[in-house]
Amino acid sequence: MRIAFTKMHGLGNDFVVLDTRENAMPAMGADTVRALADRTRGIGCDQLIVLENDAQATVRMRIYNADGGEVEACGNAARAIGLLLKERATIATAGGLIATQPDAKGIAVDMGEPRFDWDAIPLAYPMDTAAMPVGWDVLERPLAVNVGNPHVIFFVDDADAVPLETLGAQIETDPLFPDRINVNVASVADRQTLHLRVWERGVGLTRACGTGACATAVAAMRSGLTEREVTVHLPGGPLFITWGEDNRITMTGPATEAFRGSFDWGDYA
Ligand SMILES: N[C@@H](CCC[C@H](N)C(=O)O)C(=O)O
Repeated sequence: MRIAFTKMHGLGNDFVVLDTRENAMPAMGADTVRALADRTRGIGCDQLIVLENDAQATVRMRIYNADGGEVEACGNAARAIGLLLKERATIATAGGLIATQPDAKGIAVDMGEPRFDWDAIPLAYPMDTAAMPVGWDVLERPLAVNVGNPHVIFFVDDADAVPLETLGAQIETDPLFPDRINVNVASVADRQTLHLRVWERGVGLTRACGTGACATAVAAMRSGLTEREVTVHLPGGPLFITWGEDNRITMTGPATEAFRGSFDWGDYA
């Protein structure tokens, strides 16, 4: 059985997109996801995205990290699917309903409302998510925000100087985070500009993370470090984030279709 796919990315955070709305596909196990995402043996991607029909939304988006785990949200993939759908669209995800719209800067996504309660992150036990009394080596007193998926955010003088390859892996799997966590390290350049690197749960270091940019922007705004409209510079490029008076986050940025292809299901199942 041959399966068609579209390879897409948002600022270098890349996806294999499988559209099952018209052509059903066999159920996919974690081994199949890992094999497809593998950059040496498979097609290679940070996330595998499966599109399904949905009664309430234009489409349902299921998101699998490269390690095979299914997760709730992916900001860059939301823009990529917004590009595929072309018109204003709604996308149902495990993290909630989001909306996309073509925009002069690419695709704008209404990412919904952030959550700050310790058990909504979730954390293993109660604490103030605006100044968490914890630390790992040079990374201390983070904030935590759930924007559909869980994020911890550290503000540092120089995000590039942090050994995120080692600390990211350690923090992601710390027992404080029962669902594991995405680890964001950010520097504030001025009241409208952040620099961000992200260690993604289930993937590792990526060129960009849309939900990471949203969570970090909201954390900076909540701390009074920036205005409520910022540019977040990631290794793959900038994203524009606003946190409106209505408590909703909007993320705007580019998305790219790289190529289309197909694979034999039997090679990966
Ligand atoms: N790349 C994504 C986030 C993907 C999911 C994340 N790794 C998680 O486990 O929650 C983005 O652009 O938001």
